[in-house]
Amino acid sequence: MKTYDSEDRYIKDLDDGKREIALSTDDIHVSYGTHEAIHGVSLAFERFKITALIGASGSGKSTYLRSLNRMNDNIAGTKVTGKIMYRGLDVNSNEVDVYEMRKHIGMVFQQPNPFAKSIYDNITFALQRHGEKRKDVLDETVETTLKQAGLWEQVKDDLHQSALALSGGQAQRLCIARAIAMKPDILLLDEPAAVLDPISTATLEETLMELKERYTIIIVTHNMQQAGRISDYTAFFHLGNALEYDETRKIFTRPKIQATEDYVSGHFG
Ligand SMILES: Nc1ncnc2c1ncn2[C@@H]1O[C@H](COP(=O)(O)OP(=O)(O)OP(=O)(O)O)[C@@H](O)[C@H]1O
Repeated sequence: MKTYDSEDRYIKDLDDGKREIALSTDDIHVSYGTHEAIHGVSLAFERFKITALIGASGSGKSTYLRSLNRMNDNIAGTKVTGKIMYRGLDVNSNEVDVYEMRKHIGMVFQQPNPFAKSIYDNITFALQRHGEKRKDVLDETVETTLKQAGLWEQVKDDLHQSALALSGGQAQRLCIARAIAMKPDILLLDEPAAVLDPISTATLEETLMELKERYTIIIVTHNMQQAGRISDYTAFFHLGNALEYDETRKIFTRPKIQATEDYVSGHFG
């Protein structure tokens, strides 16, 4: 593999007072045991925009994404240092109630993972656990979130059927509906279209474009066309560093770093 100088980087400073920042990280390092996978990543994410994280396999995109709502806490031996600022709070501090924080910073995974429950119960499960019992509120949440996720028309007559009977694309949109039922500010998506066919992927992309009116979205994708189509900003990861971060159209037309240019043009490695 060609080597690139990790000191050679361009990170656009979005936190310059001109934009509303939903979330930012300052010098994030993540280690699995003695192996450091992320070497100090500082990025700011603009509110109501889609930011794509791109880079070769193993470059650290998922590790970084998972740190944003402390999902790495679930992996034994993982250490995360640095600040993750959300509404003036450091998400990475010990004082944060992780369960509460994840209501604001939700996540959708690569593999759709509906619970073995009805469509209705998948969406209302967490709300009910948080004490919501009013049937009208639960019904309304189911309808609104399924509409926002672009699934309502297909399932409105089957709400009490098992979610396990849904297709992969439908199940992934159900997982998005389930994530937004908690009314998060930020949605983290880890390659949500990886197991979907092209038609389901196109539908999912339309859904994300609509969702960004209400949510700040950070998405890991291997699909360059997808990053180009849906994202406003793109961060290019290489060997655990964010080497370039800029508006997507600049990353794809006039990248400032050679590694980015090689990656987006398919001449990488
Ligand atoms: N649970 C884990 N335990 C130990 N090492 C891990 C773990 N998850 C990831 N890593 C290591 O961290 C580094 C970054 O991996 P990560 O999955 O974040 O990269 P990625 O860019 O998301 O890759 P991909 O595109 O293949 O998903 C790799 O060296 C990987 O082997």
